[in-house]
Amino acid sequence: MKNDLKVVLIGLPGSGKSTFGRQLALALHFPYYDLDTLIEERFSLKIPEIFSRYGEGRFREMETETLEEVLSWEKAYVLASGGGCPCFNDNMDRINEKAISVYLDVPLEEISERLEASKVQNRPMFQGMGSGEIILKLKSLQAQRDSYYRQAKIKLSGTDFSTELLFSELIHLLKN
Ligand SMILES: Nc1ncnc2c1ncn2[C@@H]1O[C@H](COP(=O)(O)OP(=O)(O)O)[C@@H](O)[C@H]1O
Ligand SMILES: O=C(O)C1=C[C@@H](OP(=O)(O)O)[C@@H](O)[C@H](O)C1
Ligand SMILES: [Mg+2]
Repeated sequence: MKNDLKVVLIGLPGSGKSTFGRQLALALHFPYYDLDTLIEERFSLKIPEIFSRYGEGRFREMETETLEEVLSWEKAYVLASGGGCPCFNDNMDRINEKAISVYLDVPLEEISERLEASKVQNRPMFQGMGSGEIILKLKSLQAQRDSYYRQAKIKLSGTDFSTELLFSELIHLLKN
């Protein structure tokens, strides 16, 4: 395996990028990074604070700046990106130039249940929403973002993803 192989997970908020990213990194013996955590460290601010103080526009600038830096690292890793990351500032092109992008395509009903059960206050996109509003918001995000997510080099569909299945997809992709 290349010693600077980068795997970048993309998909809607709640699709499991951070959760599966950690599992995948463990299985591959690669370091794991979460783009949102790297943004929080770089700017010493929590994601909800960035949105409330400076707005989404500034957040997207910070996100692209942080993504560019991570992609410049000459090492292998697994990166869980944020749900909106590939859809702004040509980020999908940046990701595909340097990394293997993997789209986690999860049914919206499943994502909605997960978001309801987890702390939505950490997710500015869903602040103060009930289940009906969450599913509507997810549908609208999916419609806006699908054309970016579809550019991923690998797509995994379903609710639970196995590292073994991704390995075989990765090997197939690297051979061809
Ligand atoms: N395969 C799964 N099955 C059930 N719940 C999951 C699964 N993957 C993630 N979750 C839960 O869904 C929520 C969102 O997962 P997370 O990894 O934070 O998604 P993302 O980083 O894509 O926003 C978390 O509460 C997490 O525990
Ligand atoms: O979908 C989005 O626009 C966002 C998703 C979040 O990451 P997760 O996808 O990990 O929740 C985070 O980057 C920010 O709140 C914006
Ligand atoms: Mg996440």
